Amino acid sequence: MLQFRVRDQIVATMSLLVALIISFDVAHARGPGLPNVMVLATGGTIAGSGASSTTVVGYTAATVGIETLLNAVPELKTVANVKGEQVFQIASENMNNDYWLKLAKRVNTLLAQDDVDGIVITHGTDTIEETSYFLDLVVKSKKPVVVVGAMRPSTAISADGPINLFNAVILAGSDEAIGKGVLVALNDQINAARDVTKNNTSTADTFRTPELGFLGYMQGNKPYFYRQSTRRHTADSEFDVSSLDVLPRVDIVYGYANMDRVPIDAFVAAGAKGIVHAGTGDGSLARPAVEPALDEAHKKGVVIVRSSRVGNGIVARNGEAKDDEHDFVVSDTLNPQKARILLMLALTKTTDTKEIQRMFYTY
Ligand SMILES: NC(=O)C[C@H](N)C(=O)O
Repeated sequence: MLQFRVRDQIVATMSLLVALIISFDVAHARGPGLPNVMVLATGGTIAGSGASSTTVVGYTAATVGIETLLNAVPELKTVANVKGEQVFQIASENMNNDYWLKLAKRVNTLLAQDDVDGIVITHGTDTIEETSYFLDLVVKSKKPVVVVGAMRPSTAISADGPINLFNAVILAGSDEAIGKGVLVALNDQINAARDVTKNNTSTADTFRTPELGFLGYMQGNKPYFYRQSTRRHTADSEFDVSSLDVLPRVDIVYGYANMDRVPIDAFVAAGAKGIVHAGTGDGSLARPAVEPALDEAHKKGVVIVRSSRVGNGIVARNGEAKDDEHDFVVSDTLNPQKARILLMLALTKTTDTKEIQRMFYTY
């Protein structure tokens, strides 16, 4: 009996210690009081301005600086200790690998600091899905990273930037967002970087995660999560760009009726190390025009990934093409622009197509 009491006491003391360690850890991760959120500005429509308040097309993106963006939302002070930094100032259609490397390195440096709990990146919406997936694969931290934009310039009636920024800061400072990978949050919805895509040229509800579904809502100054991605990302990713200054050239060839081999040959001549074929349907390849051109490119050492222009669904391995025979890789559910990013990062590690196929089924 006495033995049991001693054992119970030991168990109780141990549980208390564990609870103390956990609460110390959370307190340590978050700091007392409001979370510290860093806002990194990169441009886009959220930082755009138009000739008048009714100008919602034909405005100029990337004109407003980080201080003005933050000052437009004084409510931010009530939800986080916010600091801002202008990393660059571009419309996101001008995004390139150099900007990505610069941004990823800055994000990793900041997240390694104890005084940063989360990061918000303000970004143009045209390539937000690409930047966020790139970061999802190369950020080395479980701390929240939220990428946010707007569909109306900052000068417009009912500009969506301020509420989107407010929600993004709350999300980046929340415990709920820890370990969820890079998130894209606009229009009160939270999406996973891997699966989100821009779905409408101009409406405020343009961001969708077709079929797989978005992760949750922002409501009443709080995130509500209902699902999360099962794919590897951020702290669990094997990709590391910390010592890289360039990424391998990877291009996308779009599949369409009557296409010929001209773009494939042009990309090979330009030095592509990988080609993503955005095929019709289940990633099908036009014969006789396209398939032999991809075979020839492959023989020259170019890694070929079959993706689809459809926007939903798995590209079946050995389905519309004999991938084992051709030594092609399939993109799983990644759309062509995201398959391009994973292929670039894969090529920083290997040219082994079996290994690259594993990566496409992992991330
Ligand atoms: N809504 C936007 O942000 C579009 C703009 N072209 C950009 O991506 O920078």
